[in-house]
Amino acid sequence: MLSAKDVVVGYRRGEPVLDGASIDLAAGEVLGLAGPSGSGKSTLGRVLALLHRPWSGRVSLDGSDITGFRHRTPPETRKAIGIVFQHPRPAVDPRFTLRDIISEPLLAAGEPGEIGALTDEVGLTDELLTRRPHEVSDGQLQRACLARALAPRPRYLVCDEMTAMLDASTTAALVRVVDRRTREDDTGVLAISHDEALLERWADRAVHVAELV
Ligand SMILES: Nc1ncnc2c1ncn2[C@@H]1O[C@H](COP(=O)(O)OP(=O)(O)OP(=O)(O)O)[C@@H](O)[C@H]1O
Repeated sequence: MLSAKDVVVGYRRGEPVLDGASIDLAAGEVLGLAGPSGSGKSTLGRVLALLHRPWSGRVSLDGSDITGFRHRTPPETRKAIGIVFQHPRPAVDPRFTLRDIISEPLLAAGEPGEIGALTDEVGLTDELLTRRPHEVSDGQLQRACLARALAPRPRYLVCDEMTAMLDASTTAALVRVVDRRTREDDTGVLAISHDEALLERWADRAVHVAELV
């Protein structure tokens, strides 16, 4: 279980964005997180992925407190939680090829970098894998970002508006990849979206960010 408990978090001194939010993401479930723009969905996703440290409250993985780790997160904990963002370009190093971008977390973990099956699944050809981010479309880059997040076989995956900028068929294709991979590994998925129709199709259950406080 990946949990946030009584999380108070914001960006500047003053009003927090979330004032005491709690959420439990179980292994194997797709939990939708809905709510209007600016309500703190991405902030909570970043807290769960240990990219943003809460002012108070705790994040735990199977009951162990992992709140304080932040940049010093042990590699096995970092590997356990993946995240895909809405906008792929700021999330990648523009100097790397797509193949290097996808392999990077495996190399960082000292694991053999076999990504062939995964890149096939997300629909990237060998030729596309040799290109750099400025030579591919946003949709192709997002496919690479999804492959990068799935490559270390995370136990939990935060999909933060992963498909918001994609067309309907690419959205369906990427959701299918997430579903297939996460079913295999019993991965828990937090699907953040303001698209209620998408959450209706994709999520096992959905919560509204206002219900978490
Ligand atoms: N880096 C930042 N610095 C300062 N304030 C921020 C930062 N990121 C987000 N915020 C503020 O925190 C609040 C919550 O933002 P957040 O992105 O978590 O909401 P959201 O529900 O994911 O919105 P959206 O659906 O538009 O992505 C907003 O008021 C936003 O302006």
